[in-house]
Amino acid sequence: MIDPDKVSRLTASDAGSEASSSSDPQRVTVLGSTGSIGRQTLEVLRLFPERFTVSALTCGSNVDLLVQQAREFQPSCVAVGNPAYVESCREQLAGTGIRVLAGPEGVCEGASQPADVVMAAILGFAGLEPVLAAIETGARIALANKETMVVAGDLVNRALDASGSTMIPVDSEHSAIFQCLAGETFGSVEEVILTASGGPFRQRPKHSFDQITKEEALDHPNWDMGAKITIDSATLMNKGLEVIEARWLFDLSPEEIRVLVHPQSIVHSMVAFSDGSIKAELGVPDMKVPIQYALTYPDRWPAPYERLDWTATASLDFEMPDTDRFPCLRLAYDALRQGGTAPAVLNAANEVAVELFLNEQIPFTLIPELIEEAMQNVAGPGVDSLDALKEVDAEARRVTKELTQPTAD
Ligand SMILES: NC(=O)C1=CN([C@@H]2O[C@H](COP(=O)(O)OP(=O)(O)OC[C@H]3O[C@@H](n4cnc5c(N)ncnc54)[C@H](OP(=O)(O)O)[C@@H]3O)[C@@H](O)[C@H]2O)C=CC1
Ligand SMILES: CC(=O)[C@@H](O)[C@H](O)COP(=O)(O)O
Ligand SMILES: [Mn+2]
Repeated sequence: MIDPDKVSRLTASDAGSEASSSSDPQRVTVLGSTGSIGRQTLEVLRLFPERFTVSALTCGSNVDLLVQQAREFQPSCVAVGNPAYVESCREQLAGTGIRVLAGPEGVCEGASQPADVVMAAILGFAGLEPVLAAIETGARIALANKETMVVAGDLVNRALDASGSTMIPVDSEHSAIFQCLAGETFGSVEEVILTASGGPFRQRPKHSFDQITKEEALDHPNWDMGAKITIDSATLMNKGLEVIEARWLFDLSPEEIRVLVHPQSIVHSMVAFSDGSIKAELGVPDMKVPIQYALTYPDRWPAPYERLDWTATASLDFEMPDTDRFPCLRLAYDALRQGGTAPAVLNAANEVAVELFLNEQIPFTLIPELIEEAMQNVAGPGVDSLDALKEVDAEARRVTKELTQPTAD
C-alpha cells in the first residue's frame, strides 16, 4: 500500500516547488542533453527564456551537438562522458568561458553544479551515479532515467531522504500516476494501472518473431524515442522496467501494479482507488508535456503543445498483455518479486542484449533468453552501496556477453 510519508519525498512542498513559483529564473541542469529527452527538455526551456537558465549540460560522445547547445544556452560548464571526445569539445568551446569537464567523474561534477532542477536523462546504468551526485546537492530531480530506480530504487530513496531532495517522475506513465495521486489520501489506493502501447509487434504471431528486423523493432507505433527504449518497448521490457520503477517511486508491492495494453497511448496510466473509482491522465503522446510538468511543478504553465482531437479519437482500446510472446514483462515481475540484486542483473543483461540486437549480432528472440539465463547465473542478495551495485552490474554484463560466445565443444 502507498505510504504517505514515503510518497512525500515526491510531493513535499520543497525548495524546488518554491523555485517554480518565485519570479527568479529556475536553474536547470540537463544530464543527457543530446538525447531524445534531453533535446525535448531544451525545446521546453526555449519556450520560456525569461524563466529558466541552464547550469550544466552533459553528453556521452556527441560533442558537436553539445557545443551547439552550449553556445545557445550558455551553461557554466558542460561534461563529456566519453574521454575520447573531450579534446574536441575543449577546442570548440575555447574562449567561451564554458568549462569542459571530462569522463564519468566530469559528468558527476556537472550533475553537482548549483541548480534548482536536474533533468536526469542519461541512458541506462550510466545515469545512476550522476543522479546520486545531483541528489546530494538537494536539487529537485526530474527523473527520466528509469534504469536508476530499477537498479537502485532503495539506495536512491535513502539518498533522497538523507538530502531532503525531491524527485518528480518524467516517464509518461509515472507522471500520469503522480498526477492522479494529487490531492488523494494515499491509503486509499487499490492499484496503479500502467498502460503499454504493446509496441510494433502487438499483433504479430509468435512463429515469425525470429524474423524480426532491427528496422521493424525501431518503428514504434506512437512515440519517437531513443533506440534503446524503443527496443525495450518492442520486447515489453520497457513496461517491465516501469513496473519496478513504480514500485520504488510509489512504494507499491508487485500485486498493486497492473499492466494493461492500450494501443493508442492516449491514456498514459491510471490509479484505482478503494471505493471503485479510477482516475486517468490523458493526452497526445508528447514527452514535452511530462517534461514541462516536472520542471514547473506544482504549477502548470500555458504551452502550445498539440491538443487531443476528440473528433479523430474514435476509440480507446484496452487488452491484457501476452507474456507468452513477450516474456520480458514476466522476467521483470520475477526480478521484482525475487528482490536483492535481481533487478540490477535484469537491467544489465537487458542493456547488453539490446545493444547486441541493435548491432545485428543476435536475433530479437534471444533478448529474453539471455536475460533469463543471466538472472539464473548472477542474481543474489541485496547490496546497499553504489560500489557493490557496480560490481553486480559488471558481472551481469560479463556473464551475458559470455552466454553469446560459442562453447569450445
Ligand atoms: N525518449 C523517451 O521518450 C523516453 C525516455 N525515457 C528514459 O530516458 C532515458 C533517456 O532516454 P533517451 O533520451 O531516449 O535516450 P537517448 O539514447 O536518446 O539519449 C541518451 C543520452 O544519454 C547520453 N549518454 C549515453 N551513455 C552515456 C554515458 N555512458 N555517459 C554519459 N552520457 C551518456 C547520450 O549522449 P550521446 O548523445 O553523446 O550518446 C544522450 O545524451 C532512458 O532511461 C529512457 O528509458 C523515459 C521515457 C520516455
Ligand atoms: C514515452 C514513454 O514514457 C515511454 O516509456 C513509452 O511508454 C513507451 O511506450 P510503450 O508503452 O510501448 O512501452
Ligand atoms: Mn514510459
